[in-house]
Amino acid sequence: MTKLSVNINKIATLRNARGHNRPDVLQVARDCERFGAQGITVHPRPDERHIRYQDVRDLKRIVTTELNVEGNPTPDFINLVREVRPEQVTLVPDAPDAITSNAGWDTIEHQIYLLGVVTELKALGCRVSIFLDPNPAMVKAAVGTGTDRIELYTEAYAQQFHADPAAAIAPYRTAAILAQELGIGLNAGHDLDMDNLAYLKQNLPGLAEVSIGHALICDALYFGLENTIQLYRRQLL
Ligand SMILES: CC(=O)[C@@H](O)[C@H](O)COP(=O)(O)O
Ligand SMILES: NCC(=O)COP(=O)(O)O
Repeated sequence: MTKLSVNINKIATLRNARGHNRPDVLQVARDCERFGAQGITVHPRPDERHIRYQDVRDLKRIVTTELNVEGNPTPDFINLVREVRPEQVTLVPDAPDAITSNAGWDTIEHQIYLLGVVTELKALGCRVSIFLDPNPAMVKAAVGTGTDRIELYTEAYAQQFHADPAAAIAPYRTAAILAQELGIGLNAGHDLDMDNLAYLKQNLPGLAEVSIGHALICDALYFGLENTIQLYRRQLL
């Protein structure tokens, strides 16, 4: 089974536009779970432009599925994770000024650093996932970091999907099979949507979880949050 973790960053973007508490990020997280989300993902960025560190603390109290916290393991981020201890931490090498995540880790160059971070987070009881491009050398080197899972960065897949789905999925399928052979769990995310999700699921063996935010929240404007979560879940059957 592939789980759907709903990324609620964009709910916080909307809330922050007015400085009040509408929409209420915590209530939306509860409702996402009630509507079928099997996890809640957030990516607090250093400028707190959407999810704030306090949101992460509050979400940990109310999320009943799994809380997945994504981010670059800066000292502030690590301190937050030490305090909150989410079920899963996804390490993403994003620059503070990046508009959104735009690359996976170089697990060869940063292997020793990642090993230290992963070891600490696992000792806290968190499952750890490392955001990666579908590059076999990076998947192989991820083993040396001790990570539980990798999250394949799917922007390139999403971009190529409509023009040539077979070519778009090929490197991801190779990476997924390799991860399985190496005994690493597999997640995927970024720019997944209602069009490209089922094909991804069908072609990636062992896909444990997808985290989806931007497109899902956009679709919810038209279809409503409950219908949209159910529609996305159906793509994963
Ligand atoms: C790690 C990842 O892929 C991101 O997609 C992310 O969580 C989205 O972040 P933004 O909502 O800030 O674009
Ligand atoms: N890890 C990816 C994620 O949480 C959501 O990415 P997106 O759907 O907002 O592109």
